[in-house]
Amino acid sequence: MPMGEEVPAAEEPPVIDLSDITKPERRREIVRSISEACETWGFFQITNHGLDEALMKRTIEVFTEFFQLPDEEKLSIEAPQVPGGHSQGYFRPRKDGQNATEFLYNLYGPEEDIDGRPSQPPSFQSTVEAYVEAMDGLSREILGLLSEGLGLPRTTLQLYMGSTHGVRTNYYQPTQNLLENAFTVSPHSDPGALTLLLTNDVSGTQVKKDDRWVQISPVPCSFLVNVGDQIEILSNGRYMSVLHQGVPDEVQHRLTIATFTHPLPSTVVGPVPLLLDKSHPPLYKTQTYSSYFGTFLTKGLVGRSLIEEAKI
Ligand SMILES: O=C(O)CCC(=O)C(=O)O
Ligand SMILES: [Fe+2]
Repeated sequence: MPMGEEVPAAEEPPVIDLSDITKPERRREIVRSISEACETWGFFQITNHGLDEALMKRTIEVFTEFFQLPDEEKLSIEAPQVPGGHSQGYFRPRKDGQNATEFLYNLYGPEEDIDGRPSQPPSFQSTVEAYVEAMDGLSREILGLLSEGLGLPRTTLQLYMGSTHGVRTNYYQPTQNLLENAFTVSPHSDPGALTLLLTNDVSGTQVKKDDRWVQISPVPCSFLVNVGDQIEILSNGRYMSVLHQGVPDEVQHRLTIATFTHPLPSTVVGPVPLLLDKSHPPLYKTQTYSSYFGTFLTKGLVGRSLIEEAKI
């Protein structure tokens, strides 16, 4: 390209190939691409990530089978009503605009019990447990790449995280008359640290970029990764937790499985001290994750309101 000519802006977040990541030169390239994606989009897709593809397919299948069960079966694990609505179990679609899809939300980890988890189909529990265990490893790998991108030791961001993951699975019925705000997961940033989204390859995740909604085209066998509020705070604003939303397709059902990595409730989160000096003062408050998340529980997924409040 001749010098001085403008490089056209990428239309969508980049797709980053993680193959050969153990080779130092490749790893540096991957770290650079991921770091740039986190600074400009807050989102990127990863391929050749090493997760077992058969396990990914089976996980999509067991969640799809669950959502296709009769209502009474799904409602047998309906999530109890608590302020903010973020208890565990099945959430029926709501007609009032916010989060109008049906979804499942559960915590998985060494210390979590099985209350509020589906018992149907029969292979659900063993499949999803194996999936989340594998995702724990992948999320650690990605946190290592993000740490290096910030110029920090590889384990820095991991040390802030717990080993429990939230898993939120959204099921969107197809619709041709998409009313404003209906049948969507409304615009929000993710309150945790890192989100890895597996989909059934039907597009509908939209990310806000320069005041426009950009719809992401899923690449088969990939994960869509996004930076959550806690990484924006830890990176002192270098990596962005970006507004996004989910919408249905006109013809096909959409299934999206979000695996969230977040700190333990008692972990104190603020900008990583190694990133701060006289010319880089902290831009975010330091507080426990439970104090941050408590506000989330009372307000729900409302835009970027929480992270804006955490700014100094
Ligand atoms: O379903 C989607 O495309 C996005 C879902 C999402 O952002 C979430 O569950 O946090
Ligand atoms: Fe989200």
